[in-house]
Amino acid sequence: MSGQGERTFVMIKPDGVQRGVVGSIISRFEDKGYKMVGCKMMDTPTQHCEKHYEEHKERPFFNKLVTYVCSGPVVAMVWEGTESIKGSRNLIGATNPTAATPGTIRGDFAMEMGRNLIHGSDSTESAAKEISHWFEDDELSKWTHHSKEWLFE
Ligand SMILES: Nc1ncnc2c1ncn2[C@@H]1O[C@H](COP(=O)(O)OP(=O)(O)OP(=O)(O)O)[C@@H](O)[C@H]1O
Repeated sequence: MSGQGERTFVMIKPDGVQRGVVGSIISRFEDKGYKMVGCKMMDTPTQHCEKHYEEHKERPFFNKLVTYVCSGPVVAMVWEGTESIKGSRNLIGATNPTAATPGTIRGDFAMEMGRNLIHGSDSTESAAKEISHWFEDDELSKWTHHSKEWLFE
């Protein structure tokens, strides 16, 4: 789905939970105007995480990445809004927090690639795949945003 109803998958990684910045991160998405349609904290089974990152399975950092993401609870979320996939990636900032622009989540809250706090889908295809990998349909809410008329033309 594109336009106003576009959905993206976002995950706060274990460092975000441990460091107590879950609320700060969620606020950035709410402030932007995106609507949270799914949210759950979970301990990620290793196989589930490996599947999520399968495109990186030949990369040298793959095992380290899976160990990191499985090292504690994550907060898995689905956010909806106008071009939310691209917009969320902009809010999140560059993969390497050192290169991430101040004002982005990684630019403001993180220093290292292997502790970069958050994941966001990078395309329509990956968003669809990741949402169905992490959420059942009945875990996604159909609520109406009360500011809808003030967020969308
Ligand atoms: N060279 C590296 N060393 C350590 N970890 C890395 C390295 N490159 C990537 N990673 C980790 O793998 C994740 C996935 O890499 P990818 O290139 O897909 O970046 P991304 O799309 O910005 O991040 P994510 O998929 O988590 O949103 C990164 O977020 C980071 O945690």
